[in-house]
Amino acid sequence: HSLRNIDELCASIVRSHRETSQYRLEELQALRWKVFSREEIQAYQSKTVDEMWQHCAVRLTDAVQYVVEFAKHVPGFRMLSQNDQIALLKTGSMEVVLVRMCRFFNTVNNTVFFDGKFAGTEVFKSLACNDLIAAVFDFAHGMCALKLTEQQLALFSALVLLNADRPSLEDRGRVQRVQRSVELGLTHILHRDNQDSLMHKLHQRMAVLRSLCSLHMEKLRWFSQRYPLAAHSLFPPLYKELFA
Ligand SMILES: CCS(=O)(=O)c1ccc(CC(=O)Nc2nc(-c3ccccc3)c(C(=O)c3ccccc3CC(C)C)s2)cc1
Repeated sequence: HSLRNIDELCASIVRSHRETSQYRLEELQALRWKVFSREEIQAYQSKTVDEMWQHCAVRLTDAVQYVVEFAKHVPGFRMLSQNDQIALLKTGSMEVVLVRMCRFFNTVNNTVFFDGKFAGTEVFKSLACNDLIAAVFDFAHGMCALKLTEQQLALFSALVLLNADRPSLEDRGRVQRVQRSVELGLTHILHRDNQDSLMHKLHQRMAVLRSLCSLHMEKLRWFSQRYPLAAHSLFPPLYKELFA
């Protein structure tokens, strides 16, 4: 890998991150004090469990679709077989949505950008999974504490996605080679920003991510057993494809 290749790799990952974020950072910053009114919170809290899960699943599927677009523009991802691309997205897309939350989380009032405004944990009460929501908010806090730049976030998102340890990969060696080039890119960016110490913290974040996602899957299984009709008919097809 000549330095030029690494620079080109970083530039293309940063570009695809920018092009596949539904909102620019400035837009999210401008909205950060737009919170839900008491009446709006009441309306969310009076939804039934399946209504709220369906509402979130639609939002999550939307966010996941943008992550799929991001993945398709990461050099090396498209060269992988279709099956390996799906295998990486099946587990990685939710993790990238969670990593991206540091863009739309306000640590001052502990709110997340959801449905056009910033929502506190009380908005999600009718999901009946306060432990998952608390864990998601905690994780967002931890990500915000790292104060990643958009470039660092782009490379970290690509690294989360291109994880050669994922289950049922056909050509693990090939994924490893792409993963190593992205790791080189991230190391290069952190070194340039004089923040080499961040690499260790980012690997710690990846360990937390895995446990958070298995909690999410566990809740999804609980929900689809409790509300089989809703889960079966309501979840948008991509959500079922990726998470079912
Ligand atoms: C990411 C690109 S962006 O332009 O920055 C952008 C673009 C668009 C948005 C708006 C948006 O989709 N916000 C969502 N918030 C949450 C959420 C919900 C509960 C708590 C915390 C955040 C969504 C989820 O569905 C979600 C996310 C992570 C884990 C779990 C879930 C839902 C589970 C609980 C069913 S979607 C925000 C930011």
